[in-house]
Amino acid sequence: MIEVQGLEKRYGEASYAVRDLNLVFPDGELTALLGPSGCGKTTTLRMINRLIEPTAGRVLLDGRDTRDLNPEALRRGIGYVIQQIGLFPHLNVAQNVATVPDLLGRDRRDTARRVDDLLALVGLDPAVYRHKKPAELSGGQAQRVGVARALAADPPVLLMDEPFGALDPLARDALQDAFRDIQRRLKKTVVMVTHDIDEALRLSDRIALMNAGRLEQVGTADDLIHRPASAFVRQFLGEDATLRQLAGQPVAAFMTPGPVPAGMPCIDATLNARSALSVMLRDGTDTLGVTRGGEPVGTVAWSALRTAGPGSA
Ligand SMILES: Nc1ncnc2c1ncn2[C@@H]1O[C@H](COP(=O)(O)OP(=O)(O)OP(=O)(O)O)[C@@H](O)[C@H]1O
Repeated sequence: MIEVQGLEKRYGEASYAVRDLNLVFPDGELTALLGPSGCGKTTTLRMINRLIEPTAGRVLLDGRDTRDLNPEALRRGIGYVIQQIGLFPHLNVAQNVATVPDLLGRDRRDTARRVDDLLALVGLDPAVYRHKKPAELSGGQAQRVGVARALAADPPVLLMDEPFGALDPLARDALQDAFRDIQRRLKKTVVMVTHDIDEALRLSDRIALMNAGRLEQVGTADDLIHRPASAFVRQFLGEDATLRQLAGQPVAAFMTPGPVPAGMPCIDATLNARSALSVMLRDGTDTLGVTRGGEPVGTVAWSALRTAGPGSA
């Protein structure tokens, strides 16, 4: 179990990235740290593995204050997955996955077997991918290797920072599904930073919603949606009904047929409209091109998706 007590990170005199945060991350559960950009999610995550040192408060790992542990040893015992996973370019996939077990002096043959098991677990055929170099992988495949690497030393705790954020919607859906299955089997204690409500709803057991460095509410998705503790929570999750509705309809239903301006990010017409919303949020754009079979067929606007709210579609 991870417990943070009175956790604070202050930059300068009065600039708080995280303020008086009290939270428990139960064993075997996936807790999403959710909230708008800049609310302190990443800072919180990085204080757990001491990549950032708190200015006040403490982090307990199974009851032990992490300040009493050697930071490198602490980090070796905690899996860490970030958005753009940094694989070692000169090592092949198997060597990348085996990095931490090798560092820990684990038996080579056991590790080789484990690497193959993990590659299969994340959906990469070991016979095909074991010897590939990172440059030969797609973004989604590299991210899968990153997840396998984080699991390689079998850490009880996994910290993930927007682990699927850089992927296109199809690859993201696939890897989220794979990860959900993995988590069901392995039951790690996972803390996952995301600003994507959809991702939090899909993957987490509990959601901790942050705002301006503070915790607004922690609970199940159902708690936050139906029993919001504040106006902020209600507002942040208020789009939920809309989002669910969007998930059931293809992008094509909201499309304006016509040309697609050069350079505009595109989405396939057969994907669901919620994916379009996610891409807009990720890319900070309010209009996407729509393609069918790779051919541009129209555009979809944020405003069109917004009108899909309850009672208006
Ligand atoms: N090294 C730093 N010096 C000063 N301020 C910082 C520093 N690192 C982060 N901050 C500030 O702390 C706040 C929280 O940052 P943090 O990265 O934790 O947010 P976040 O919720 O993860 O945001 P995002 O979703 O955009 O990644 C932000 O306002 C940020 O500008």
